[in-house]
Amino acid sequence: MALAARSVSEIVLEDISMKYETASSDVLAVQQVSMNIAKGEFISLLGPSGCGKTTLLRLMADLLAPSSGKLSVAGGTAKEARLAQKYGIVFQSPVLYDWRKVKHNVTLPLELKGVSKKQRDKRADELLELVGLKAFGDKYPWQLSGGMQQRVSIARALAMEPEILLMDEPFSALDEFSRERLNEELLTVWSKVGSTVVFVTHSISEAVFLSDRVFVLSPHPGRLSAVVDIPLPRPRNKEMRNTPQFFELIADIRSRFEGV
Ligand SMILES: Nc1ncnc2c1ncn2[C@@H]1O[C@H](COP(=O)(O)OP(=O)(O)OP(=O)(O)O)[C@@H](O)[C@H]1O
Repeated sequence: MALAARSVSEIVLEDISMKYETASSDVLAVQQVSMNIAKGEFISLLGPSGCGKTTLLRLMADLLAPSSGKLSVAGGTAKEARLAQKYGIVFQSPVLYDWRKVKHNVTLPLELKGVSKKQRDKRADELLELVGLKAFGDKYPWQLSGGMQQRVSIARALAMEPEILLMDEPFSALDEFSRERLNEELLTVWSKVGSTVVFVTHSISEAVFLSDRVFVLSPHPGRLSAVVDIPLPRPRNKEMRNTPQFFELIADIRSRFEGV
């Protein structure tokens, strides 16, 4: 997304802190984080283990309430956004039901909402085509590779046409080849659905390849240490991974972790 196009805010965090209170001690997981994510933007939360990436994602999804600070989503509260089903969430491991065919995993949210079988079947075809699994609707999840299973999870997350797609290290369990291919496919899907995407990753190159902006976090406690614009043109393709600009962006972000 072009810088000038970032006009409408989708997710706004103001001085958000999150303290987990446990029996033995309190953990300040996120400290005074502010960010403003625009509608339709693709951003990554990048940082080492324990810097609060998942916590931030869960706060945005209304799965956690912040200890302090203000959070708004789509002009209202995160709870309102959740109740209005504005979120699609993809987790690190695909959470699929092995006894349901692939197409019935994808349409589960529609079934729960009472959408007719005819409409569900039509939507399953569209979504499976979108993620390149058109021929696999009648298979079961256990018959698919890990990368294909994660594509099913993405299709299911898109079933309700979410305004916001939250992705928590969705490709971290995959080999590098599959991961790079899925990165490219995700961008193709995103260009068609136009959701705002918040993508959690440990990988600098993945964050650079995918994002409009990378939010760099540092740990103990989790703080926002930099926001890096990624001016690589779109649509992005695998050749861009070999350009000097790509390497410079990676080096720039890596330098921000030195001493962290
Ligand atoms: N439910 C919890 N109770 C107590 N502490 C927690 C809880 N969840 C997370 N934490 C702590 O909060 C901090 C941030 O955790 P979080 O999972 O958000 O980080 P992360 O950046 O997503 O890490 P990773 O990359 O390893 O998934 C860590 O120190 C973690 O141990």
